[in-house]
Amino acid sequence: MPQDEYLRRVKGVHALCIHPGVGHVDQEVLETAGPQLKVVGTMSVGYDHIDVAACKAKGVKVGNTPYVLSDSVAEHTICLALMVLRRVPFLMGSIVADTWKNNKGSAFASLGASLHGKTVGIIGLGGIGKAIAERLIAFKVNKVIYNSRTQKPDVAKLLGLEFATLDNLLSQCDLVITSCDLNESTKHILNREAFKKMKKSAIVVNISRGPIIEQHHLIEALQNGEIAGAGLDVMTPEPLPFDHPLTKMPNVVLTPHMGSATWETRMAMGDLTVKNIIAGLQDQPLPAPLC
Ligand SMILES: O=CC(=O)O
Repeated sequence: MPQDEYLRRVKGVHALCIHPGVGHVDQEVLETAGPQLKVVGTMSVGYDHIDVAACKAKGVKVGNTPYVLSDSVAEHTICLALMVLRRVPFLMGSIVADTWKNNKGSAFASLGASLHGKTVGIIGLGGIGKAIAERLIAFKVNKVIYNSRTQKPDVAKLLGLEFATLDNLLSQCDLVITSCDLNESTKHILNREAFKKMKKSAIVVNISRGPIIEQHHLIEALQNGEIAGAGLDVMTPEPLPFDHPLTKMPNVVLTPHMGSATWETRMAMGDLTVKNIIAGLQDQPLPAPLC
């Protein structure tokens, strides 16, 4: 929605129901809305499109949708990792392009890499990171290492995860998954220096927010063979132009920010958003408050 139309619609509302792709809240939006605004409900776990501190300062409650989406996002994370490791889009393309027959049944055609036995690093061990770790264990990975702002000894002990510094995680892992919030400390956490610390055979999967990765540096690292591949559900910008260099790389799998996009999960997110908004309008504590 163009900004002027958004501001026009926001004026005078008591509640705002938004989604990262549609709507944001900053000082301008708060001022345009007016002092009657009571609550913002975002149908997302991420809230980098909302100035929560500014909402708090104005007494506007904010709620999001954590936990109800963790399992779906974790499923999609594993899907992306497997698609990159097993080169699914590229090899599916060989059927569509009718080049499969050129392999002449070779046992060494269509090779990818296994997930089992791999060392996997998760950056950000919130609800989604934990759900990803649970699934990785079922895939018999060698070990799961995590890095996050604060250590999570309870989850780590329960699932047998190891904490590591970011450098340590990057240098050890075959698969690096980013599932952290986007904020000043995580923006571009995977940049040129980070890619240089990774194994040449490593792949990266990002299911949090595009700017977690410095995308120009990612393209450079892929082109220079500093890492082996990437699976991205989020990118910069969104929607990504169809002719962007990333769309032309055979070792990159792109999906259109669809981690939580199952019927069941989006319905649960919708319900929780409505509950947050109704509670805010009724001056009750929100079921999933950010402030
Ligand atoms: O990106 C989606 C979300 O934050 O829920």
